Amino acid sequence: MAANGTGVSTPRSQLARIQTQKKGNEMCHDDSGKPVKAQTIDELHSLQKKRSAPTTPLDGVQGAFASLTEGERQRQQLQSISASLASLTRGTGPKVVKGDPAEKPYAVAHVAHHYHHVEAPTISVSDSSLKFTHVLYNLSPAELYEQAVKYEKGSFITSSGALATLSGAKTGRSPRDKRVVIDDTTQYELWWGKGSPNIEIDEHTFMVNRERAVDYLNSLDKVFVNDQFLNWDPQNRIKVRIVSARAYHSLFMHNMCIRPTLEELENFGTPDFTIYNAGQFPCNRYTHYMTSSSSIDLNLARREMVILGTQYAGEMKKGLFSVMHYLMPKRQILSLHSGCNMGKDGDVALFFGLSGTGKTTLSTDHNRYLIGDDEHCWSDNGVSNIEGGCYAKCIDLSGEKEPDIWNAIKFGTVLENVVFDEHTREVEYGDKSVTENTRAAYPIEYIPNAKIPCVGPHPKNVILLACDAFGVLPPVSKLSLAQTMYHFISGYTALVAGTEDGIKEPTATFSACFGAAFIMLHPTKYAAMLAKKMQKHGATGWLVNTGWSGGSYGSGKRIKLPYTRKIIDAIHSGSLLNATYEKTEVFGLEIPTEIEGVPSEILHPENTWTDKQAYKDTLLKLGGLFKKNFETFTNYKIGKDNKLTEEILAAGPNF
Ligand SMILES: Nc1ncnc2c1ncn2[C@@H]1O[C@H](COP(=O)(O)OP(=O)(O)OP(=O)(O)O)[C@@H](O)[C@H]1O
Ligand SMILES: O=C([O-])CC(=O)C(=O)O
Ligand SMILES: [Ca+2]
Ligand SMILES: [Mn+2]
Repeated sequence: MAANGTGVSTPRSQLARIQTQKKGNEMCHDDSGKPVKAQTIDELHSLQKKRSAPTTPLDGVQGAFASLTEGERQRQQLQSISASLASLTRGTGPKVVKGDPAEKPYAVAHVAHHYHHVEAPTISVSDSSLKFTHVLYNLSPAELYEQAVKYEKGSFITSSGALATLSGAKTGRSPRDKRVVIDDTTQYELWWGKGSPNIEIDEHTFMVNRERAVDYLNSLDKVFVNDQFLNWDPQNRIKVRIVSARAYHSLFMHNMCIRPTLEELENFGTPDFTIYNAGQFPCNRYTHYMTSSSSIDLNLARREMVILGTQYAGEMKKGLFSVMHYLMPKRQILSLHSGCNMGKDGDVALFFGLSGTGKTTLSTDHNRYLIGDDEHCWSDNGVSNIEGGCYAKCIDLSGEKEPDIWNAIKFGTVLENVVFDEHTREVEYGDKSVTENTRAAYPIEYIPNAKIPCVGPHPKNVILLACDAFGVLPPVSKLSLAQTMYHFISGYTALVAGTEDGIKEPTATFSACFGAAFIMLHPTKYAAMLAKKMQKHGATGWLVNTGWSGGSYGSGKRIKLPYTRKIIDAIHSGSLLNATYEKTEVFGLEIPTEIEGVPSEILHPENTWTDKQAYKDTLLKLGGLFKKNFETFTNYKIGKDNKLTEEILAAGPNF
């Protein structure tokens, strides 16, 4: 038996007497540390939180806000938020106040009286003008975690530290509910009609929905406001404000947009674009144009977007992307639905492709610098990421296959619609119970080799990704410029289930510019810009099938990710340029006969099909679908050059 504390053995029936060391005549203490400097529990709690460092006073020469006192700056900031939240039809509304309503009572100095149109009326004041709307302004991830866990059902911390959330009834975007205001300008500027993603609404209806969203947000005790940036190109940076009702939405945008420094926030001023996200609240079916309870409305003249009836956070990111697809081409800058990375020698590659084709997966490459995974601009200075974060699909995610994405799922990351063990909080990435479109949104710096700032030189390779559910496109082919343009305009893939609401299994899809859901102008405008830039900078186009091999969806298998990576490696290194090529029938694609690390027999899809006749039939079927899809574009001239237009038309399938 081990000796007890006193070192004296005692009979079993008798407990040892506790000996306390005598220190003079002192009383017995719990411990020997210094007592806390607090008289009450509340005082103790007040010691725990240190006030954030006061924002550095600027030294007089740095812009309009330089000479403002801290109090005045706070007042102006609140006034700006108050103006964003104001009803445009009533003179009054709730008072906007900064801070969490659950915390200490607000300081009067922080109240901004609601923005008034008319002189403050003394009669007909509604109850809503008597209440306060608390603004939680650019909260930190830790604060947003607490808000989510305390107040939002379905918010949990996973074992790796990410915040698991539910996006509600919608687990993908709703392209059929995305509407754009048609006015005297947009009527001529934008692409309308068949094939266009822009479903029209009039200005009045927009205002009805805007008022509905603003009233809903003001009816809450608190709203979240994010002031952030888009576009890493400093000359073409856009200031965005996102007003939302959920900590989940605020953290999502914190991760996905570019995060301002404290100093940039001080000088933020008025946003260039504002989103009102009232996603929990439906639109009114009695409102003109409404065809469901969801509506995502874009007003370019007002520089505003209103979200009603969907909490899927991707609507915000892709809504802003649409805005960029309008603003950037006006400045001769091409906006692209693409991933982008850069090699050690500065060789940049773009990865175009529709949802689920591999932009995020393949641009996140341990051997290369990540510039961005989804939205870019190509200007005369090179490429720049529009966003400050990545949005990865995480169905079947594994640490072995995709270590960088796996490791990015940690504290600060939003994990949407995943299933986890109720006790260990370990995520089961294979579980599709909520949706197949499970997602992780993390700041780009969570990828170890992210290139910050996220800009790079002109692209050397332009990789078009298609997830071919028919299994007849080769794993890789080298494209002529005309073929690149043909496939860019076609934007073919087999949409993988879930990202767009309502689609449950892969089907052949054509989406112009690999992102028709987000473009605002006619596809040929973007195509012409791409052709010009590729020509000018000598970029090579490639078509990579990340989809099926050995048969169509159902009988064949998806091409193994390690093989696709080897193919991509050979493109980056330049070795594939020097390979021997053969030309395929129907599509006329140049395919290499050999690639290091890839079995040669899979390079020609015909070899992988046991039923050769089925292969031929399927190939012709897909060729027919391409032809039919392209009919809409045959009447358009691409760029200034008639020659290029004719070449592009000839670059499609031929049979
Ligand atoms: N051969 C392959 N190449 C690329 N991705 C593959 C391949 N096989 C399976 N996958 C899987 O396909 C998915 C590709 O999704 P990814 O997130 O990269 O799409 P995305 O193009 O970024 O789409 P979105 O625009 O919706 O974000 C991943 O889940 C990846 O693991
Ligand atoms: O927008 C989304 O929800 C996800 C995405 O990146 C896409 O669909 O292209
Ligand atoms: Ca992606
Ligand atoms: Mn995307």
